[in-house]
Formats: sequence, structure tokens, C-alpha cells
Amino acid sequence: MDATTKASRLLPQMKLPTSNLNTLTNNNSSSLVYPHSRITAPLCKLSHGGEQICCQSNEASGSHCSELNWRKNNVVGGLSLQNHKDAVGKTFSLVDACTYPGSGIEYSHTAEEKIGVLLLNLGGPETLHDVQPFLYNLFADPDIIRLPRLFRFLQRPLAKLISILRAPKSKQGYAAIGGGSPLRKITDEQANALKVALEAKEVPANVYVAMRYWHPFTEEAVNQIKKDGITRLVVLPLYPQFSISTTGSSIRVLQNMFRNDAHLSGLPVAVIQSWYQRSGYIKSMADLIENELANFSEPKEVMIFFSAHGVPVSYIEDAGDPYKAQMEECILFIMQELKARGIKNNHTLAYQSRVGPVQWLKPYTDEVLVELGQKGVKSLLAVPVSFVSEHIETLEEIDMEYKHLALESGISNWGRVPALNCTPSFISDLADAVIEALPSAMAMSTSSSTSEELYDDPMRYVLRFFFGSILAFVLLLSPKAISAVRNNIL
Ligand SMILES: C=CC1=C(C)c2cc3[nH]c(cc4nc(cc5[nH]c(cc1n2)c(C)c5CCC(=O)O)C(CCC(=O)O)=C4C)c(C)c3C=C
Ligand SMILES: [Fe+2]
Repeated sequence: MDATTKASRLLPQMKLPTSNLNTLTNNNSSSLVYPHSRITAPLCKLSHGGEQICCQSNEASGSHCSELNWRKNNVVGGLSLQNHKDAVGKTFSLVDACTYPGSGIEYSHTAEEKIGVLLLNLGGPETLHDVQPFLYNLFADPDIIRLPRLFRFLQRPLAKLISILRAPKSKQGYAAIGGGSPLRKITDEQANALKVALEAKEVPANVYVAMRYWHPFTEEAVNQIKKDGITRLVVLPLYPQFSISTTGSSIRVLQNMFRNDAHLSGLPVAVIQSWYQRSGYIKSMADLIENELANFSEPKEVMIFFSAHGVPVSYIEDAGDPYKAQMEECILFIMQELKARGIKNNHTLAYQSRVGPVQWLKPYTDEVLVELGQKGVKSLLAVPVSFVSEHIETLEEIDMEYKHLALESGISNWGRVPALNCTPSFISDLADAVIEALPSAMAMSTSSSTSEELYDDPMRYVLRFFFGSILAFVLLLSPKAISAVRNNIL
């Protein structure tokens, strides 16, 4: 059987399964311990303006959502529908647990089918010269600095100000890890490995990388997808857990691009929102932890210290970001897997990398490290858990700053689990996630406006930028403001 025929076999030509539990276990995964990825098809699952445009909203709470039932029966007790408020303050909905459309949509595979996989990632500065413009892109994102509607016009001037003020500190960090972020190189390697893994599973696909804040930007990737004539697309964020600030932000950008493009809005797309619950990911993480524990002289005495990237508390409490809940669930699954292997170490979860004056998710990694040292913990294994590549926060913050702090606090044996990067079992599981998502792909429908449109009118933008700049300039000149910013933001 040739590869295209095999791919066509995987893409059902009949009505897609709806409420039959077996349909969910009828995939490549040999284990039934953990549920599969959370998939949205199409991009229109994220709606704006309180307008309910979630194609599966009824199914999510009803009998169509077989994965939900299965999840409930297997540890998780999953959410069926999550309501978040995006940066624009409007509600959008994510169908969280429905794998299949279940709406009687038929799909016929043809030999001309060209499958694309779009990997979403953050991006990082490649040189020290890139640091400030990279930070500007990050802080100009309304999903990263969530200003009230009234102050939205300040977004870009504020981004400029904060990026200039933070750049020296960030540059120090990037200088310490060799003068730039390794993210592009590692993500490209993951993309290549994923392509090879898909080919090995006889599902040939082009794999694209779309970075949110640095090259290759989402626009570049999407243009290439159009040029290549991709006919079915799976969007796969390289973040295991969903956050408004990461996957949510990238999907918002994609939505805007797809909505405004006749070709793209007709392209069948499936979005994998989160995949921390996949057995392949959980087992790969458990493998890494098990390997590192073996390097300690007394492995059973080691505290397993999960360190996740933080988000401001308001994301969880006001905007309904599922990030914290998903993170806790993810840790639970990894620890269950370790227990099943006879590894019963103590563990804890803390949040790192806070920026700015607001409250971030607690407990904070630096504070917990000091407390553990004071309590007499002697051996500690740090496990970065919100990201799957090495990056500044593993290589500099954990390996340098936190290690130093831990040793100073009395923890004498320090270890750190490497990021998954191109670990074969992990890449193979991502390939399975893509294959499982393929039948869900649907064309997006047109939806309502977002904050980006604010900037569509050049005159409005110029006026806002002008007044915003004056305000930022006044702020910049105020010594009080400078010391407040220096103490809190940097
Ligand atoms: C799941 C991962 C991440 C979440 C959630 C997240 C939220 C978030 N981040 C900032 C601010 C910064 N992040 C920076 C770098 C950075 N962030 C992540 C991941 C998440 N961010 C990664 C992987 C990286 C590193 C990229 C690299 O170059 O290697 C930075 C820049 C570095 C620095 O100056 O510390 C900032 C700033 C906010 C405000 C936020 C949630 C609102
Ligand atoms: Fe970050």
C-alpha cells in the first residue's frame, strides 16, 4: 500500500464517529491510561464578542462528546466547555474535549490531498541585537499585556517603553546562553523529526513553523502553506498546556489571517489545543525523570520539583485561562505514571519567570527553593514542564539562577531534566496526535472582529500612537515612574 493510500485510509470517507467510545480508542495509541489531545476544528471554535460560534457547543455537554465520558472514567474529570475572556475582554469558547466533529460531515480523501502541519511556537531573538525588537513584539501582544479596553491605545507605546527598559536584563540572560535563543534551531529540528515520523507512519506531510514573536513569523509560514497548495491542515502548538498567552495568542493571529483570506477560510483545519494529557507525552516525561533520578546517589530521597512558566493570576481568575488547571492535571498524570513504575518520590509544583508588578501564579519557584532548603531538602530534581525545547528559562533561569539559589539555600545535590526537544517517543506521539486530528479538519466560517482591527484604520492608529507616545514619554520622564518600573517590571 503506498503512503497516499495509507493516509486516505486514515481519513474516513464515511460519517465520522460521534458517541461511540470505541472510536476514541481506535487509534494508534496502545495505552488507554490517558486521554488524547484536545482538538478543535476548525479555527472558528474561538469566537469573539460573546457571540457563540462554537460549532460543537451542544455536543460538548451532550452525548456526542465521547472523549469527555472516557476522560471522566479515567482520572481526569474533564471540562467539556471552557469559557475564557480574551484580551479584548470578550468571551470566547473552546470545546475542550471533543475529538470528532460528530455532525455528519463527510470527508472524501483524494490522491491530490496535501497535508500540512503548522507548529506554533513563541520564537526567540537569534542575536543580542534582536532582543529589544523581540521584546517589543511580545509586549505589543494584547494577550500578553492585557490592558483594559479604555487603555488599549497605549499598547504599542507601552510595549516600546517596556521593551527598551527590559532589554538590558534580557540581553544579559541571552548573552549567558551564547548570545541568542536556541528556539528556532530546536523547533526546526522538531519540525524535521515530525515530518520523518509522519512519513514512517505513512502519512506524508509538510511541516511548517510559525513563531509568534520572531522569525519565522506566522505570516511567513501561512504564505508558504498557500504557495504549497496544502489542502488539509493540522495546527499543533508546541505548548503541552493551553494558555491564553501562548496557544491562545497564536490562534488569534491565525484566526485573523484565515478570516480575511478567501482561500484559507475554505481550507479544512484542525487545531490541537492541548496535548499534555497524551500518554506518549506523559511517558516521555516520566522516562526523562526516571533517567535523571538514576544520577543521584540516593534517588528515593530526591524532591521532584516541577517548574512551570507562570502567568498573571488575573488570566486564571478573570479570563478563565485553563492553564493552571491543565498544569496541575499534567503533574498528576506524570506522577501517576512514575508511581506505576514504582517511583514514589515527593514532588512539588511552582511557577517561574514572572514579569511586572501584578500577582503571578504562586508558589514562586525562587521562594519555594529557599523554603525547601530551609526545611532540610538535600536533593532536588528540577523539571521544566510548560515547554518542550531548551530555551532561556531552562538554560539561564533554571540552570544558573535557580541552581545557584538552591545551592545557597542548603540543597546540595541538584539535577535538571532536559527538555524533550527531539526525543523519539515524544515526536512519535506528536505524529500520532496529528494523525488523530486529521479527520476533524473543517473549514472555518467567518467570524467577528478582534482587537487587531483597531489598527486597520491608519488614521485611528496614528492618533492613538501619537497620544500614547506622549503619555509614555511623560511616564518615562517621571523619576518615580522609572523607579517603580525598575523595581517591578524588570
Ligand atoms: C508556556 C510557556 C509560556 C507562558 C505561559 C508564557 C507567558 C508569558 N511570558 C511573558 C514574558 C516573557 N516571556 C519570555 C520568554 C519566554 N516565554 C516562554 C514561554 C511562555 N511564556 C518561552 C519559551 C520564552 C523563551 C524564548 C527564548 O528566547 O528562549 C520573555 C523574554 C525573556 C525574558 O526577558 O525573560 C518575556 C519578557 C509574559 C508576560 C507571559 C504571560 C502573560
Ligand atoms: Fe514567557
